Amino acid sequence: MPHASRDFRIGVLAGDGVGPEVTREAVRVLETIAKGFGHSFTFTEGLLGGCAIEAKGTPLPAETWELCESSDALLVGSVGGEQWDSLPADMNPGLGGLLRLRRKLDLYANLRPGLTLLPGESPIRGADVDILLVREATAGLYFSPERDRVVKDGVESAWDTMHYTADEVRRIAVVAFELASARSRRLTSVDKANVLEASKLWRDVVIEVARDFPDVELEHLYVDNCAMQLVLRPNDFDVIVTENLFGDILSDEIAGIIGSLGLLPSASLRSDKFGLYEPVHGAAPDIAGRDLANPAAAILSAAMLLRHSAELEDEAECIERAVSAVLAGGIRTADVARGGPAVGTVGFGDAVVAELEGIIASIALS
Ligand SMILES: NC(=O)c1ccc[n+]([C@@H]2O[C@H](COP(=O)([O-])OP(=O)(O)OC[C@H]3O[C@@H](n4cnc5c(N)ncnc54)[C@H](O)[C@@H]3O)[C@@H](O)[C@H]2O)c1
Ligand SMILES: CC(C)[C@H](C(=O)O)[C@@H](O)C(=O)O
Ligand SMILES: [Mg+2]
Repeated sequence: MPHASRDFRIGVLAGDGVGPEVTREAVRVLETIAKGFGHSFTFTEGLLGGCAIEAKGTPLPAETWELCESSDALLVGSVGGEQWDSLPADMNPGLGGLLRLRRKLDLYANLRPGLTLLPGESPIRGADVDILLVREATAGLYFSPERDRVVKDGVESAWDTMHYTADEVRRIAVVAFELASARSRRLTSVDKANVLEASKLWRDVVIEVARDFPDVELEHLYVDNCAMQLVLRPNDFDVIVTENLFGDILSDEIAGIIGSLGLLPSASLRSDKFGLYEPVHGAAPDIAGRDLANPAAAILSAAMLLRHSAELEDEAECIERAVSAVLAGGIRTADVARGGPAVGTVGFGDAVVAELEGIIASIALS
């Protein structure tokens, strides 16, 4: 192999529900890469979310934090479940676990690439997309400096506030412009600047950053309109940059456009090489523990880990080719089987590993 071998420490936080099932397949795929290319990947498991609450009484135990700090990258499954979702913030798998981790690690740039992997099969006729959603992930409505729920004079009320500093908007805008500049040079900034002060600031800062990227064509859309335009003209979008909650919602919409949440990976990055990689989907309690979950999003997140944190672009592309080939060959989990025969989570992982071994063998021969 013409590649330099890499030693790489990967923290694995499989989490709850389908998290452990899909993460297991992603780890197998990374092991196949390590063996095939002569790299040494060390996998160390930690607890995050509901499983951590059960075992340690907190969704983000100190040991998990130490593991994060001593890893080169993190592979995460999914967190949450009905039994924990209404617990208060610091005991909540989402807020006190995953979101706290993203924030503590300053992983502000959440990349969610929605690529058509099943041509001609989108629920939206003619949709053939390569959309990169850039979600701001450490501020905005999710991390309100003011949030509360009170009963005063017999009236119950609750509030969250969307808060951004100009610097928080600027750094995510720069990431989005750089990515757009390297792709088709089209960027859509999504806000609600006709109503929200935080969105007015967002738009002003994006316009200011645009001056440094004259090669990028910038459009602004209000989030409600964007949600509709994505359905009407999905193929027109390239890079989208948006606020935390808007990005959460629009990324699930993009998953719908490409056919399943089980196909959408993500990377959460900051300015160094460290990153957290996870499928966009959640714990999917409706299918958990039944070998039904599609592990493609988790496997593609592992490819993103190799690309962004390990700087192993060729290896990342091998995984992406393997997943595409398996899907194109008609080996599908139930969510994308379109009524045809379906394999399980493990069966899909087996097929990707076999395809990947074939790809690696063909590279070795060439
Ligand atoms: N990143 C995360 O960890 C994350 C993301 C979203 C939701 N959640 C949590 O997950 C739990 C369930 O939330 P939800 O039902 O709103 O969202 P969800 O993403 O878990 O599931 C939504 C729908 O998509 C399907 N789905 C999800 N992943 C799939 C996969 N890999 N293969 C096939 N189908 C898949 C599910 O079966 C379900 O019908 C909640 O506790 C929520 O807080 C966690
Ligand atoms: C689990 C939840 C807190 C999380 C989010 O809202 O960020 C998820 O929906 C996601 O899209 O990663
Ligand atoms: Mg989400």
